[in-house]
Amino acid sequence: MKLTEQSFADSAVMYATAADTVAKNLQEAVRERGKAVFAVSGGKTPAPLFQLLSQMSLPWHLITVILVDERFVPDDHADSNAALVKQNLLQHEAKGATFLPMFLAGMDAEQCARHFDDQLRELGGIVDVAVLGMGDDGHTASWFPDCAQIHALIDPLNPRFCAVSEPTKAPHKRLTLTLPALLKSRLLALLITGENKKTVYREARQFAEPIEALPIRALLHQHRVPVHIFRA
Ligand SMILES: O=C(O)[C@H](O)[C@@H](O)[C@H](O)[C@H](O)COP(=O)(O)O
Repeated sequence: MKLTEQSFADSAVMYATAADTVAKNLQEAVRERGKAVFAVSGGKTPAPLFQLLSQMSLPWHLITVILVDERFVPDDHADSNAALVKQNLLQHEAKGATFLPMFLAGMDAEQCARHFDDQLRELGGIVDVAVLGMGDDGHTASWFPDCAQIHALIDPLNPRFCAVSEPTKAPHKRLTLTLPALLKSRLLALLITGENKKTVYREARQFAEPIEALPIRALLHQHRVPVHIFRA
């Protein structure tokens, strides 16, 4: 298990520490590969991190920002993760980054997933750094316990990097990276905030099974890529 974690009494300190850790790993990726792929989650938790990163002087022109997952809505929809990333991350210094959206108008969800899968392969099939959140149900990305696709989404042998997820208890059909897409990363940075999520995290970390009941387990109990948990 390649897990490290830090707990913070002050969430502002957590976000500042996470920003420094993500920035360092992105700079290392660019030094080693001449470019970096940075995958970011949506939801409410990451926005303060994005705002800090947007002000940091990184080689953004060599960094491609992608989504860990997306609701199947256009970027003018209130629930769009692409909109969240454009408004909070792709500003200031980070305006120079390349952004690849998952949702494309005129395509159905499976077509968008296949198109994005192709784009990620053209980038080398490597996500260098990913920022992940977790829901109270133990989902991360769009690996929802209640979605029909959950087994395939967290299957380390899934040949797809991007697939469709259809949660029954969360709004919108989703597009999501699969577990294999994250298993070559330099760093997976997981942000856990609030007592409910900390309780779910502790259970997911303590017991590896049943993995589909708390899909975050797919990242916490693998031994291929480092996962750093930031808790506040
Ligand atoms: O599209 C999304 O909603 C996110 O990518 C999702 O995976 C998120 O990380 C969790 O749902 C936690 O969301 P909060 O940060 O809002 O609690």
